[in-house]
Amino acid sequence: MPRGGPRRRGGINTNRKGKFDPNDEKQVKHTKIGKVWELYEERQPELAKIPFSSKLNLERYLGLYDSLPSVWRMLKDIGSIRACWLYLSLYLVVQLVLSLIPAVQLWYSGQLLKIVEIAVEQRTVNKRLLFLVASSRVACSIADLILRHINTLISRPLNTRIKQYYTVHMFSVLARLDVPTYDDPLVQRQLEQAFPTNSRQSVIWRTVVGVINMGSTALMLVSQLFVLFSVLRNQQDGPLIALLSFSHSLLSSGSDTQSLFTRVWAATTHNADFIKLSGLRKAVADPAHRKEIVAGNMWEYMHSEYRRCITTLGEDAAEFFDVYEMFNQKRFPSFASIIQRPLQELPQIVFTLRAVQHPASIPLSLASLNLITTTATLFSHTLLKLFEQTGSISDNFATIRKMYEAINLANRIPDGPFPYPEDQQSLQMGMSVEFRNVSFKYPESKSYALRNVSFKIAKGQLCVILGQNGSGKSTILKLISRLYDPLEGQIFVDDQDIKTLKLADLRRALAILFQDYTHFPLSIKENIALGDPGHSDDIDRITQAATLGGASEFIERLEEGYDTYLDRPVRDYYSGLPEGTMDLFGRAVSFGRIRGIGGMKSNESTTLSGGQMQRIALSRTFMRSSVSEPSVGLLLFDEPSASLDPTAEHDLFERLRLLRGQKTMIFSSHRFGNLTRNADIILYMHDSVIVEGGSHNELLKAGGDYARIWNLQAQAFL
Ligand SMILES: Nc1ncnc2c1ncn2[C@@H]1O[C@H](COP(=O)(O)OP(=O)(O)OP(=O)(O)O)[C@@H](O)[C@H]1O
Repeated sequence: MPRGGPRRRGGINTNRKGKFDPNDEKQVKHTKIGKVWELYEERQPELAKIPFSSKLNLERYLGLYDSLPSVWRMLKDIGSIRACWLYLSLYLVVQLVLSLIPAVQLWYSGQLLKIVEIAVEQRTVNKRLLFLVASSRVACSIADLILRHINTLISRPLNTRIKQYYTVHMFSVLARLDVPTYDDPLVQRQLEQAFPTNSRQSVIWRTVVGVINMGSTALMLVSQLFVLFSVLRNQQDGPLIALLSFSHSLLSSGSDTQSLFTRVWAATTHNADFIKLSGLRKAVADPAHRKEIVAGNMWEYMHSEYRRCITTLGEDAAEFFDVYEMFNQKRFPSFASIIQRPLQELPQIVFTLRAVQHPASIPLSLASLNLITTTATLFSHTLLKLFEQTGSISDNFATIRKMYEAINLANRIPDGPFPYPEDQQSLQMGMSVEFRNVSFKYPESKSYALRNVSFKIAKGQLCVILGQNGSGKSTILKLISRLYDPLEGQIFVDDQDIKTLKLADLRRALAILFQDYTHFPLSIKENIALGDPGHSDDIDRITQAATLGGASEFIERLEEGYDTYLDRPVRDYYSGLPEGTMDLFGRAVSFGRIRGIGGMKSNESTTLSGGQMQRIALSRTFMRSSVSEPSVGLLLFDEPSASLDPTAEHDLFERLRLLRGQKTMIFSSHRFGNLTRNADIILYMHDSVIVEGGSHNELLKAGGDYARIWNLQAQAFL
C-alpha cells in the first residue's frame, strides 16, 4: 500500500481559482481552531472587495452557478428513470398546489377583513358570505393537511427508485477505478466527499426535494405578497405597516455562520496528544489488535494515556467540524442581528401612534394589523426557509458536482486500441515477455522501484525472479499486468507493446497470484470464484480449483463449507441488555437461546491459519490456471508458497509444473531450490536492478551472488 507516503501538495481542483497551495502565504489564511486544529483557507480577493459579500454568502451563489451543469445532468439522469415519471409528475402537481394554498388562505382572510369592514360601517353582516368564506378557509387548511400527507406518501417510492439507480451507478464508479487512481489520497478524499456514507437520505433526493421546495417557496412568497398588497391597497397605513414588518423579516433572514463548503480549505492537526488519542481509540476499537492488547497487558497504559490526552485537550478533543462549529458559536452576533430587534417592535409603535391620532379607525386597524403581522411572520419564516434552502441547496449542489466529477474520473492507466491475442489458440503455447530499459517509481515515492531493467522470456519458459526484500520482484509482475505503467522504457508481450493492447484482453490472458493477496468479505466459494467471474456458478470448477490450491480438505471440514464467510460483512444487532444481568422479570439475560434459534454465531469471523488463507488465494488463481484454460497464456505467481509448509510447497510446485503445459510462467521468490533448478531463466535482482540472468547452471558457473547464496544454502543442509 502506498499510504502513508508523502502527500502531494495542492488540492483537488474544486475551486474556480485553481489549485490550493498551502505554502503560498499570501493566498492562504491560517486560523487556529482551538488547541488542536489548524485551518488553512484560500483567500478570495475578488469576493472580499464586494461589500457585504460574506453576509450575502456570495461564494455559495457562485458555487451554485458552478454546479449547474452537474445538476442539469442529474435532472436528465433522473428523467431517464422511467419508473419515476408518474410519481415525479404527481409530486410536482401536489407541490404546486401546496405552494399556492397560503395565498388562497390569505385571500380568504382578506375577505373576512372586508366583511368586518362592512359590518363596522353598515352594522350588517352577510351571513351567507361569512359562512362561505369561513368554510373555504377551513377547507384550505384541511386540503393542505391532506396534500402534505400525499406528498410524504409519494416521496418514499420516488426516493427509493432514485436511490437505487444511483447506488448501482456509484458502485460501478468505485469498482472500475485502477490502482494508481484509487490509491491517490486526493482521489480518496474526492470519493469520500462525493459519496458520503453517513447520510441516511441520498444527496440526490435531498437536492431534488430542495430544488422543488425552493421553487415552491418562491412561488409561495410571490403569491402571498401579491394577495396581501391587493387586499391592503385601500387600507390606510396598511402598506406602511406591511413594509415595516417585512423589513424586519428581511433582516432576520441571513446567517451569521460562515460556510466552508464552497471554499478551498484544508484542516490539519499537529497536536501530538490528539493524534495519539485518535490512535488509541482506533487500536481499542479494531479487533485486529485485541490479541496483543490482552497478551501484552497493554490496556492500563492505554487507558491512562487516553485519559491524560483527553484531560489535556478538554473540549478541543473533537473532530474538526465539531470544534469549528463551537468556534463559530463563540463569535459575537452581527450588527444586522442587533438592529433587527427594535425593528421588530416598530409596526406596533406605528399602529399605536395612528390609533391615538384616529381613534375611530381602531377596530379596522386592529384587524389589518393582525392580518399584516400574521402574514409578515409567515413571510419571514418562508423567506428564512428560502435562505436556508439556498444554503443547503448550494451544499447539495456542490456534492452533486463532486459526485459527477467522480463519475467522470479518468483512470490513470489508458486503455490500448488493439485486441489481444489475434489467435486465441496461440495462448496455449504461452506468451513471450520482454522488458526494454524499464524504470519505474511508485506514484508517491521518490526512489526507483525498478531501474533500467531489460530481459526477455520466450514463449513457454519458466522464469524465476529472485532477490532480497524490496529489490523489485513484485513490481515486475505489477507492470506486466499494467497495474502501473513504467516511467521509462517499454514492455512487450508477443512482441507487441502492452500499452497498445486492450487492457481487458491483456488481463484476461494472465492469471496472477499477488503476494499481498486479500480475502474479500464474501463466502469462500465467491472468494475462489472471483478468479474467473465468468464461471462463478460452476461449482465443479470451484471445487477443482480448491483441490489444486490445496484448500478443499480444510474447507470441507468447516461447518458451513464453501459458504463460510471468513469475515461476515454484516453484523448482528443485539438489544442493549448486558449478558448476565437481570431483566425486568428477574430472569438472567442470556442471548444463547435467541442466537441458537436464529442461527447466529457468537463469532462473526472464521479464523484460518496464514497457510490456509494462502491456499484459498491460490485456489482463486487456479480458477484460470489449468492447462485446458484457453484464455490464459501467462501465469504470474508472487511468492505463492511463502506461508506454506515444505510438503505443501513441494506439492504445489509439482501441480503447477503439470498444469502449466506449455504456458509461460513467472515466479517471484526469495527461496533457492527445486524451483530455480528447473527454471529456464533466473533473474537475480538487487536494489531495483537485475544483476544476473541465466539458467541455474549458467549462474552457478558465473560464480556471482546467485552461486554464493546457493552454496550458502547448500552448506546448511550438509
Ligand atoms: N505501492 C507502493 N508504493 C510505494 N512504494 C512501493 C509500493 N510497493 C512497493 N514499493 C517499494 O518499491 C520497492 C520494490 O518493491 P517490491 O514489492 O517490488 O519488492 P519485492 O522484491 O517484491 O520485495 P519482497 O520480496 O519483500 O516482496 C521497495 O522499495 C518497496 O518499498
